[in-house]
Amino acid sequence: MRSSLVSARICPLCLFTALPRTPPSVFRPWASPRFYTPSRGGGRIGGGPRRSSPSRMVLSDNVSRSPSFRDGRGRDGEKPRRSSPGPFGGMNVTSFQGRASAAPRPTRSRGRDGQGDRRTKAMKMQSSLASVSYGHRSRMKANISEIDTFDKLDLLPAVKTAVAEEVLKGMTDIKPTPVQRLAIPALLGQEFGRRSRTKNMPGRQEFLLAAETGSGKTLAYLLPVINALKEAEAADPHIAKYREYFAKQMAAIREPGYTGPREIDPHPTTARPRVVVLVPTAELVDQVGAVAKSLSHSVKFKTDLFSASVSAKVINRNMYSPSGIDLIVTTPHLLSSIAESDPNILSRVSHLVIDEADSLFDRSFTPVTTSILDRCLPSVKQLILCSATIPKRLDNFLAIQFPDMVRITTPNLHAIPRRVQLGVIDVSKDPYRNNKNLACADAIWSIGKDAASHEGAVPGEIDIKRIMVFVNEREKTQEVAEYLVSKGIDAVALHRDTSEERQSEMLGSFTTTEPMKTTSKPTAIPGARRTLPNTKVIVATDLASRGIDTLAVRHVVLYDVPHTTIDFIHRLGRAGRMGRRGRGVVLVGRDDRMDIVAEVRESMFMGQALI
Ligand SMILES: Nc1ncnc2c1ncn2[C@@H]1O[C@H](COP(=O)(O)OP(=O)(O)OP(=O)(O)O)[C@@H](O)[C@H]1O
Repeated sequence: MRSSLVSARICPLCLFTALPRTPPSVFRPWASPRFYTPSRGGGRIGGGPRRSSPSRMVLSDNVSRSPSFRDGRGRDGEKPRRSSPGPFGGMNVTSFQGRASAAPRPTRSRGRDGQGDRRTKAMKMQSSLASVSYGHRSRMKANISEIDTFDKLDLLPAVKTAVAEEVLKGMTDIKPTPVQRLAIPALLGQEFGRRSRTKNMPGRQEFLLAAETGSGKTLAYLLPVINALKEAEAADPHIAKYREYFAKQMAAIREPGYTGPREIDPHPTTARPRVVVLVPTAELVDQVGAVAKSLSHSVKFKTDLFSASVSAKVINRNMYSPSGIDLIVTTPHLLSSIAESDPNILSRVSHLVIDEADSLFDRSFTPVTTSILDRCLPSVKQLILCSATIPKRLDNFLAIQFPDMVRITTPNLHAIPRRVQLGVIDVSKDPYRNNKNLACADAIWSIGKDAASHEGAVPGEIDIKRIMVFVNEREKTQEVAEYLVSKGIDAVALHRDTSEERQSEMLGSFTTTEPMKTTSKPTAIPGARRTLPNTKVIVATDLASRGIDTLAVRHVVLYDVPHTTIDFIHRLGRAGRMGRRGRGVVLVGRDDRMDIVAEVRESMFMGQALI
């Protein structure tokens, strides 16, 4: 079976071989719905759901629908509208929805041989996914097309200026991305599809933003949140009073001969931030923090980034700075330890954002994330969860804990864009004979050599390619990076033991949009017989690189077959960001699941959502 699926050993210069497109109807333990089943009744958030068995992450099929719609009735008890196949009917469809007698009609997206139907059946056997209705997709599409400039959004002028002059500086013809067109109006309380305005909704508002990797989710939540922060600040009598006091006190201190007290009372927001953004890693703290900081230049608010690389002394000083603090970006563990020493720190949070929500609600993070949630919820006005993938486990958790959450999903959620291609290398065959390290080095050399053949505009100058290699286990990152270095490739492992300086230098070169050039004369790597001059490689697990905005990356090597489609989406999502093209290469060894790879390729080819 395997030999019929893997077309041939791949020529290293032509990595992207075609696989037969017939997905095998096989048992897929990796996709079985072993997510935990939350107990009904919930109670306290941190204490609610119980897990039945060790869970493998499984993508949710029902993300766009609030739980109140799932029992067959709408929010107001009305019967749901019947979904129709429509132009997006082929997307995300995992169960047969037509009449049994209907003959399969060949369409362009399904293929002339009716393979769409075969695929639908195979998926039905393997998964419990239901469709995102055509009605929902077309409603989302309609909303997307209405707002084609940032000017049409109900944002403060300073916020719009900051977008154009700071965050997206240098870009021409700036347009909000689909998720921004959907989420910003909703979070601002503007009209949102068939829903009434969210602005006047009583109590706390809860939102889930689910959109593809590299689609601009950070600005989709940051802009409305900062807008709300500034509006609340303008309406806050304590802040107005403090400003008056501060101006008076400063004027008095500057008077010649002033002998009174020189201390200034702390700002009302000192040690009481209004906005908290939680992200899973220190790298993301820096990345999201940098966007917030660039907005703060024009919009004028106080933002701080707290991660393990910031000393406790600095965190303490910034948090208790007399000039106040408005927004913090941090990891849950760090914030939780800060809140242990001063529980009131989270007492005035009005906006809580949980970015990369699927990671922050997975096993390792859930207790600490929910403990922060518990502390913040009494004061929170908007809770915003954000992710490119919604596992069923998270979906169930949210359905129970936040049944009224507004779910904003883009039409292509869970689909890997067609502009990203996936090639396969069968490592079990000659010349690799299951030597993945060698196959990986070969793949990188061929990408590098291919690039070197297209020299830059200046003679003798070539573009530097930036490639990400993903492994499943953290321990493997160092081994693979060392092997690649021994083969003359400039590679670094992204894990906690790599020097911070080296990590940030490498990450910096992967996240910049600036083209990097080098001369074709390589710098020799000690111990390597030959050196690849124009390539930089990061070896990582996807947790280490979750959400990292690797705009410069066009090539991703999947050293290990990812355990889940969620990992496929995040790993391939490091390439092809913001409309760019990308290429992935997956190394498939003797013990790997070729059928999984074939199905992912099939879904990518069809433009369908993964399951
Ligand atoms: N409207 C826009 N026009 C052009 N570029 C944009 C726009 N909005 C955001 N970007 C850029 O797109 C890139 C990706 O954005 P961002 O990191 O927010 O993606 P994301 O959806 O959070 O991805 P991931 O799910 O992988 O974390 C960033 O470099 C950002 O500056």
